[in-house]
This record gives sequence, structure tokens and C-alpha cells, in this order.
Amino acid sequence: MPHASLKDVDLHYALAGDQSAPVLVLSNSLGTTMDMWQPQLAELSSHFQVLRYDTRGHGQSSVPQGPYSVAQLGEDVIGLLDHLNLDRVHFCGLSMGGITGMWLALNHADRIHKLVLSNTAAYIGPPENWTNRAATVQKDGMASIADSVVARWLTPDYAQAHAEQVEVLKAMLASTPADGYAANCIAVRDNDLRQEVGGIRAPTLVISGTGDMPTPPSDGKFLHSQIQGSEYLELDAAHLSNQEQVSSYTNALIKFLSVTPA
Ligand SMILES: O=C(O)CC1=CCC(=O)O1
Repeated sequence: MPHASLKDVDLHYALAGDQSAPVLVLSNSLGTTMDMWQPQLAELSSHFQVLRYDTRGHGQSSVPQGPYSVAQLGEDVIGLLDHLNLDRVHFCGLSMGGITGMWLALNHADRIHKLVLSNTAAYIGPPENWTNRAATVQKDGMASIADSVVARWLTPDYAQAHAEQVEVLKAMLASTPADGYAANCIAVRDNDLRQEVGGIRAPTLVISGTGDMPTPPSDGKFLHSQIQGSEYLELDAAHLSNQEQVSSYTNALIKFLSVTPA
């Protein structure tokens, strides 16, 4: 799959779907790759030109020297859009991907048409958790956190019934470069958009998971309360709600992104 050589990073990306359809960018969460969107890919590609990419430090993208900032993650998206001559796009990000989306909608409002903020928060504390997690993976490797982190991505009942999917997610996390993961932990740690998200003007859908512990519904409701005219959807899921509630998640995206605002 192609790479875009940007200022200080090579971004691995994939573009699928009808070239005349609106572009929808999908942005992955911390410790996953663009493959996290596999459950949505076929259906979304029949409505949109779907652009997925591996956030810097993840998957097959390069791992520039860290720590990173959310501004860097956002500028990577702008670099990728420029590289592909894409002017204005829909953007859906989950967790860290959602933070990137908030930053883009605030700092490059002219490039973002509609925004989906999924299982995310304007601020994910406490900071010491991120500092400790970054230090742990650099000392003990990614495998050392795989069980505890993935346990929070899916509800216990769902995980028990989908053991194979759990293993795929653990392998995805474990194969993330430790330096890249740690550098992104610091980007999440240092991000606080609570005072700014009220400035988002893009039509926005906020998606939460009832059983999401890292970014609980209270975080999604905060975003909904701050972003004028936003819509709110809560799914019966944990953090990776797109994996656990595949059809509800995909249908919600298609419905929201396809409606023309009055
Ligand atoms: O993996 C986690 O711990 C939850 C999470 C926070 C930011 C993100 O992208 O995932």
C-alpha cells in the first residue's frame, strides 16, 4: 500500500471507493492501525472514498523521534490531504483519532466538512498514567501492556464471545513500535482542548460507548454540550465501539454524513 513522504514522516495510507464520492478520512486510536476500520471498510467504501492511514509511530508509518504533539498528528493529516490533492473531507476519528479530528476542526476548519468524534475526549487524564505507560513500553516492550489495555477496548461479555478478535487486537497493539506508541502517549497526555472545543463549527456527531472506561459517556456528553448543533449517539460497547457494534456504528456514520444540513 502507498506511503506519502511528508515533512518529517512517511505516512502509510489506503484509499478505497469511487473517486467521485465524497472523501471520508478514518483515523485510528492509540495502539491500533488503519486495520481497526476493517469492519466498516466494505460498507463505507460503497458510499464514500475512504482514506485510512496509520498515525505516525503506528503500523507501517514511520516512527520519527518523539515525543509527538496533537498538532503534529493534525498537520500529518493536512500533509496527506495536500499530497493527495484533497481539499475538503469528512473526518471520523476514534479516541486519539478523535482528538486529531478536534484539532483539525479547530485549526483547519476549511478542510473539514463533517466530523465524527468517536469514543474520545477533549482531555484524557490523569497525565501520570500516560507518562508511566510511555515509560513501561520503552522499558518492558508492548507485550507487557497488551492484556490490560485490550481488556478495556471491548466489554467483557463481547470479549469472551469473540476470543479470536481479542487476539487480533492484542497482536495489533503488540506490534506497534514501542517508541512510536510512547511518543503518542505523550501527545495524548499533553492534549487539553476543553476550553477550545466549543469553537468547533463543523457539523459533528459524537459517539460514546456505555461501557467505555478510557473515554466514558460523560466525556462524549461534554463534547456534545460544547459543540453547537452536535448530535450524540451512545452504543452498547466499550472503547472500540466500531468493532463491537459494527452495523449500528457504520449505519450511524452513513446516515450522519449523507444528510445535507438544512
Ligand atoms: O488504549 C487506551 O488506553 C485508550 C486510549 C486512549 C487514547 C486512545 O487512543 O486509546
